[in-house]
Amino acid sequence: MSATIEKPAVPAQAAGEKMIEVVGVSRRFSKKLDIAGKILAKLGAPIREEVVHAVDKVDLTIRKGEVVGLVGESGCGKSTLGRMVAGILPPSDGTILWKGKDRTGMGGKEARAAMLQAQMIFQDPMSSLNPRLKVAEIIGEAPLVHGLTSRAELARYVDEQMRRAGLDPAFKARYPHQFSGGQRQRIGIARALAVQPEFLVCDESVAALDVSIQAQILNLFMALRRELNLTYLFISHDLGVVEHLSDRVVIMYLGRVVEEAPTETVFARANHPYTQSLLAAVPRIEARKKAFATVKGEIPSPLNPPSGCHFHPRCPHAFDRCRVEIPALQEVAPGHKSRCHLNDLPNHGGQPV
Ligand SMILES: Nc1ncnc2c1ncn2[C@@H]1O[C@H](COP(=O)(O)OP(=O)(O)OP(=O)(O)O)[C@@H](O)[C@H]1O
Repeated sequence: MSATIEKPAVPAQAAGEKMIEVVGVSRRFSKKLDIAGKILAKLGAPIREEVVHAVDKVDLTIRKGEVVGLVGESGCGKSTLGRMVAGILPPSDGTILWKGKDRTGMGGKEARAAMLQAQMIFQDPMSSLNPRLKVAEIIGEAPLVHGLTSRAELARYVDEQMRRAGLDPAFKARYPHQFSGGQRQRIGIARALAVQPEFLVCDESVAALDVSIQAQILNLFMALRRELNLTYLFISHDLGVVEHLSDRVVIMYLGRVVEEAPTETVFARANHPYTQSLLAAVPRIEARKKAFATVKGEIPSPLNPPSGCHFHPRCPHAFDRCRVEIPALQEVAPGHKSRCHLNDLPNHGGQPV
């Protein structure tokens, strides 16, 4: 990212009470049969059901006011975790607490409030915006239904959300296709803000935009954080994108969290070989490029993940134990966790290898 991004004004230590607690959460998907499989099944052949372990026993706490970056390669389970955290996908196992309460046990008004307070902003605004509705209708629909504004006040309310998201209310009678990609993302943001959320899950929300537009949208997220005291889970495959706005970074690999630390720590003292290889791929970080090799090889299929440490086939430091035993996510320094057997080796001391 070459354009300037404002550093967040709220340090991690200022974060408040627990907003989201993810406790031992897993999510599995049954893989649909392809045509050959369907024919074989019809013929009565024994078919083994294939299961994707998209998210595997994840623990994660997000405090009020924090910005947590969730990073990893495509298919490692980031979106699935994000959707569960936002409350739009139930976990297969484990619990997600919203302000200390299990959302699945909530009913009526309380469930509706929790649903509105956590909003998700997607990568492709075009596919999440109804092309047949005018912008004013897209933004105004939910707050009207949920009684956050009245019909008499609606026009003013929509104008306010548009201005907050950096859109000119003069364009509210237009349709989504009449806007640029960056403006469409602003419409998605205005729609989310219109239900007065406290927590935003941004899933690759700038990935489809040009670099200069990316910086504008990231700056908007940070301005909204200050103005509305928002909490964020910011999902990206790119460590460079989360660097400037996250207080803390969580790195996922094939469904598991492999490292978690304050952002500065990840960039100064990444512990896990996978994080180190992601850093080596961030274009600007020349020193890292020399110190670490970029991640080699394809990400293995989540249908058949490697034994032991999932990363071992691609890890330049793998040894016998890595092939058979799943490493625990353990603290290597205060607030810094890593899932790597190297940390148990004498003289390793939790430092980058
Ligand atoms: N509804 C679904 N049905 C079947 N498999 C799914 C479903 N959703 C996700 N998966 C699988 O779960 C795994 C994790 O997917 P997920 O989208 O969470 O990863 P990701 O890290 O967000 O990747 P990307 O950035 O490409 O979206 C992938 O193997 C994906 O194919």
